[in-house]
Amino acid sequence: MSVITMKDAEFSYEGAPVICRGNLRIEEGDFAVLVGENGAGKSTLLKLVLGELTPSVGEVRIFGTDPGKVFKNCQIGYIPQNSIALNQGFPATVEEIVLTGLYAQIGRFHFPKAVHRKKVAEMLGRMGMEEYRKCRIGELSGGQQQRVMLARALVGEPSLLILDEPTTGMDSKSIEEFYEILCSFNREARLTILMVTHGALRECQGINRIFRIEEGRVAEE
Ligand SMILES: Nc1ncnc2c1ncn2[C@@H]1O[C@H](COP(=O)(O)OP(=O)(O)OP(=O)(O)O)[C@@H](O)[C@H]1O
Repeated sequence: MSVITMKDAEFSYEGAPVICRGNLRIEEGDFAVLVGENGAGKSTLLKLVLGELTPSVGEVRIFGTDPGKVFKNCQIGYIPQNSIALNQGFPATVEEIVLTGLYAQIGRFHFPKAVHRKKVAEMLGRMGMEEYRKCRIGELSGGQQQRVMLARALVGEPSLLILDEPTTGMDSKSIEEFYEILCSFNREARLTILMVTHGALRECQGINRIFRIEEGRVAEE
């Protein structure tokens, strides 16, 4: 079964069309990127995939079902646009932030248990960030913050990871390290990835599908 299918989807903001006949099929284990000019509709397409927006025509399915339901069940890890900027001044530690990625397992009104803290420590270890566990997120560099956001997105072991321009504001070495981590999860855990990027694609060796959005249409390159 395909992980994401979008069939003849259309979407407009207050009568202004953004997606016209959006068609996309992403299979398990794909590392897919979505590129396009500023304002082409990349974030809008991701919101349709996440079930935050609903197409006026056509359909979107994740694992063959309704995207909103899948997102609520934490089968999707998501790193939204500008996540680094949103962290500045946020008074939470790295560990607290990554724990929020387990809220479905912990329960909204319960305290985390040792098993949850262990999962967080293991995931931060995979990101090379365990020693920063007790640091406030705003004290870290952009690259480190984005690795924390990745740990938060992956700690619940989702089957699909969606990222919206995750490398904005990161230096080239941090971008390389970030892509290496993504590639290892894609290869070893067969994590399916859909990423919007403006970056140079050659920096990331593991990408196997490239989709371009132009004038509301999505085409594979
Ligand atoms: N909530 C909204 N209400 C009205 N128009 C919107 C809204 N969000 C986005 N748009 C418009 O829809 C179009 C597509 O926006 P979107 O953010 O999806 O593009 P994008 O390709 O992700 O752009 P960027 O690369 O700049 O992030 C743009 O013209 C944008 O101004």
